[in-house]
Amino acid sequence: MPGLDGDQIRRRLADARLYLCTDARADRGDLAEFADAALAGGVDIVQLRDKRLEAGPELRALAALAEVCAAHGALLSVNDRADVALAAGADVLHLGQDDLPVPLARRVLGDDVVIGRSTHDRAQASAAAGEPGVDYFCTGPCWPTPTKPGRAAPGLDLVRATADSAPGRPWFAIGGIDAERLPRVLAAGASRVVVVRAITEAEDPKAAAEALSAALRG
Ligand SMILES: Cc1ncc(COP(=O)(O)OP(=O)(O)O)c(N)n1
Ligand SMILES: Cc1nc(C(=O)O)sc1CCOP(=O)(O)O
Ligand SMILES: [Mg+2]
Repeated sequence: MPGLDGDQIRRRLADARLYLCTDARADRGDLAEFADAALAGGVDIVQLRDKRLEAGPELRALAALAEVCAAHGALLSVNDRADVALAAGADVLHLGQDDLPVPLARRVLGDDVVIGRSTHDRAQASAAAGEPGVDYFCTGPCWPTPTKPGRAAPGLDLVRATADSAPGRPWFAIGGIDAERLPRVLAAGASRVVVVRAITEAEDPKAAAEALSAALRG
């Protein structure tokens, strides 16, 4: 089945509100079932973020995610590696400040994959808002988070500053966000969020995604 072209992916990105990063759940063996539940609850983008995986197992996990994402009309995201994103036929590649430079990733991927950037202060956010080849960016962490240990949290001040600067491309708040904290993130000016534990550690991932999605689309 042919994938989406760049215009189709960018249209879906513009509508996206809820972005989930998950590990491959190797200990539970339920990646496809888990992702299906999260997507049924309203997740728009799923990223495989599992630093323990070599490229082979990563591609197998991505193949499982690609099937459920396609069934729900959601986007599939790869973390860090342009070669893996290309091989997996992913829609999105996410790059942090210390990852592959965007022009090199574009050389590997062409224009039919969207590229996102992590930012952790105003200068990085403002650079990502104008950087050629970048389609969206994330600001965070909003709160210190065990999912990204050692990463200092700029907090909601960065969300407020980013919202005030009215960037002309989609951006997401990330880090420590759950349903209870989400109203504060929205009040600070974000309209899109990325979560990990709020869904991966939920007893009922579909209900957790539904609660976040309803607040985001409220
Ligand atoms: C959607 C999204 N936002 C931020 C990150 C973090 O990227 P990075 O800073 O490169 O850290 P790692 O995730 O690679 O540890 C992300 N992966 N996805
Ligand atoms: C992967 C990641 N990147 C961050 C950043 O600020 O760029 S914060 C983060 C972890 C977010 O996990 P949780 O929702 O479990 O707090
Ligand atoms: Mg990275």
